[in-house]
Amino acid sequence: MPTLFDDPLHQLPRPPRRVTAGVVHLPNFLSLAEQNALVTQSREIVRSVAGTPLAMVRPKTKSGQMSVHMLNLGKHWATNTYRYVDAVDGFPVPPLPDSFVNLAHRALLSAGSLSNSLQSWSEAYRAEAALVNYYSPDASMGMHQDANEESEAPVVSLSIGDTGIFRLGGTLNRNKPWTDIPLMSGDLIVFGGAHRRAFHGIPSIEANTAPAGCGLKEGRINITIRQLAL
Ligand SMILES: O=C(O)CCC(=O)C(=O)O
Ligand SMILES: [Fe+2]
Repeated sequence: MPTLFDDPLHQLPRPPRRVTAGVVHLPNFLSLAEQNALVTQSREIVRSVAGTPLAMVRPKTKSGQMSVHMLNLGKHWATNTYRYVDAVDGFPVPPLPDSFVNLAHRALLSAGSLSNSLQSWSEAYRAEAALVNYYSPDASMGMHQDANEESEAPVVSLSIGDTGIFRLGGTLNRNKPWTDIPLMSGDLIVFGGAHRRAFHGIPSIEANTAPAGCGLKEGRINITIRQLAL
């Protein structure tokens, strides 16, 4: 039963919606069973690459060590050479699971019905790489652009576990104005079109909001699926 202390933000109806040009938010896109299966599958891959240069770690960047753990699938983004690579020190990057590829197509079919600029991608999209991000409840990701891909194809982004606040800014700089969208467990966001290179980040995670049965007790997993080449 709801209590006085429940946050009203989380009780508003959450219809599928076009947020702005090229950006679509589809709440509850994944069933709990699908979320659980994705977490299980990701965990298996994490185990298979543990102790190798492809292990899920908090990457070090020019501005310091990230608080988010990252696992690269399909291709690995090499932070030293700024290139997508197929292998690191002879260790091949784990392939993109078919389930991820299928989900990306399903995501674009749904998103395309709400956004003209996403519609053309439902046929043409090639899922080539995925990034699995793990946020502990105190982790965050600063405002950035996803600019490492040549392709203008949209980014398909799935959330599991604790709610994360997705902050969407403009395309010119990381400053306001921005829109904050709570991404709950099972939500899908697709960003492409005029906002493919928009600045975005995750300023915070809401601890203890992961639903029972999603596969994660605490923290948040975000899976972004991308097309790299033109
Ligand atoms: O965690 C998220 O929802 C966003 C992740 C992200 O922006 C990225 O991996 O580039
Ligand atoms: Fe990003």
